[in-house]
Amino acid sequence: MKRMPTQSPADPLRQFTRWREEWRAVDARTPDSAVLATADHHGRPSARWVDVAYVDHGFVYFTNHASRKAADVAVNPAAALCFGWLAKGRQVRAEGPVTRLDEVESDAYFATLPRSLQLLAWSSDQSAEIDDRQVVRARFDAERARFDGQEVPRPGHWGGYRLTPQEMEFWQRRADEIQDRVRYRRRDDGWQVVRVAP
Ligand SMILES: Cc1cc2nc3c(=O)[nH]c(=O)nc-3n(C[C@H](O)[C@H](O)[C@H](O)COP(=O)(O)O)c2cc1C
Repeated sequence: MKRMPTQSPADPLRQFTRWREEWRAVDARTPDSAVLATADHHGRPSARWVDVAYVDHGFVYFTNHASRKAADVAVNPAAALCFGWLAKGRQVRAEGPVTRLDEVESDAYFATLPRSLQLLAWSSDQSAEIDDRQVVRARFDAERARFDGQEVPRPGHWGGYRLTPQEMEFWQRRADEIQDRVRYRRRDDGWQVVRVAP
């Protein structure tokens, strides 16, 4: 086995948190967005941005259960996330199994959303083909009227997913063009950390 790179924490989620804090010093306003790659039952890949809502023992994002990304993980419950903190010359990759959050956890997060996003979750059949944006506008207005004066409950077709990393990689641009790559692989007794050629 290769030697563990010096200065890398033993847990990649700690290293992720450290880099995310350093990124926030550059850009404190935008959410933690990452490209999520999934594949369907033929192995056909697709990728799109998502906002990573929070990070605990995995990366949690929320979406419509009828969307393409959700349909993909229903049949092929593995995915990859790629964060690009490009102004700092950094990329973080995470790969692993994806599980659906339980209803209670999805409810708790939905309750923290701005009302406009809660109403959008009710109004948009995400990834369905539509004639024009008025279709969604009209439903949005109808849902707003329906829930007037009440809390908006979470729609059953919307909820969270957690990607639990089995492998993570941290990439750092260097002035001499010999970029650093540090890879973590989950083992039964913790994480194996190796340096990888750029
Ligand atoms: C920066 C950014 C963040 C996004 N965050 C989310 C998100 O958290 N959840 C979501 O469902 N879609 C999000 N989207 C929209 C998705 O990229 C995508 O268009 C949508 O989820 C449908 O994808 P799908 O048909 O592949 O499932 C985001 C888009 C951008 C550009």
